[in-house]
Amino acid sequence: MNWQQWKPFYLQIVSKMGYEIEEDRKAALLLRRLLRENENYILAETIKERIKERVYVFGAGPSLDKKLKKGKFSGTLIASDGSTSALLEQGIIPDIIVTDLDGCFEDIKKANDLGAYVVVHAHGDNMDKLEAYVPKLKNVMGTCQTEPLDIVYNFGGFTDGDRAVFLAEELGAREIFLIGFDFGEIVGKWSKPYLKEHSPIWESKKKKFEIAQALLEWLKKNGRAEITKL
Ligand SMILES: Nc1ncnc2c1ncn2[C@@H]1O[C@H](COP(=O)(O)OP(=O)(O)OP(=O)(O)O)[C@@H](O)[C@H]1O
Ligand SMILES: Nc1nc2c(c(=O)[nH]1)N=C(CO)CN2
Ligand SMILES: [Mg+2]
Repeated sequence: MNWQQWKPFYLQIVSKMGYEIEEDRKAALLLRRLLRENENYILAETIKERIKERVYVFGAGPSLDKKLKKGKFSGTLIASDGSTSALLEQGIIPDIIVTDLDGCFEDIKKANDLGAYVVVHAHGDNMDKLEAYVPKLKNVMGTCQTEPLDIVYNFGGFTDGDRAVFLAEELGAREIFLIGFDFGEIVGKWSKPYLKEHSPIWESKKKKFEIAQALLEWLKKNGRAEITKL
């Protein structure tokens, strides 16, 4: 998906969530500056080399750890943000992490040191995290939700989970399996570093889940990949 296709979805999200478009734009510029200064960025073509025909995207829902214990995954493994921690607990290193840097950073950094590429998303509410953490990472591809910039891409998608699916679809995946995308009333404990247990959903997260589900439904109908929830 390109910016022109994404723009109407984005404008609806801004109106539902109450975000400031100018703040999101500022964050994209900040991410570009940090990536240039630290010379730690990679381009979409480098991420694309890791996207096989079959891709597994991991969400941070409560069912995730059981599914990780049972499953065998042969293809590209993409962890969305907090789910990285659950994968590491099971000794699995994702090929790619898609994050706005509010999962457990220690685990994201560990996986990055072990070879995971990190797709870092810039938005108006994570500029402090961009400043603090982007310089500590290597092999970073930048994304934003406003107009793309040269090295900061926008392939559509909103939460880390659905954005990972949009990225995989854009970069050539043909079969995408979703694992731990429970949505519902309980947020998985990997979602935020301060959650010690799976926890009842809060209001802003409920809205985010509604948007994520609607976007995934749209991509199922309109995208080139077959998308299956496991
Ligand atoms: N029940 C669930 N609990 C947590 N994550 C879930 C659940 N169901 C689906 N997911 C998917 O897992 C992804 C990763 O979870 P995480 O909470 O780390 O992401 P996030 O997008 O950074 O959330 P936030 O916007 O609150 O920062 C979410 O983006 C969401 O798409
Ligand atoms: N401005 C803003 N944009 C976002 C936010 C957020 O909290 N604020 N969270 C996201 C990940 O779910 C994606 N985009
Ligand atoms: Mg996040």
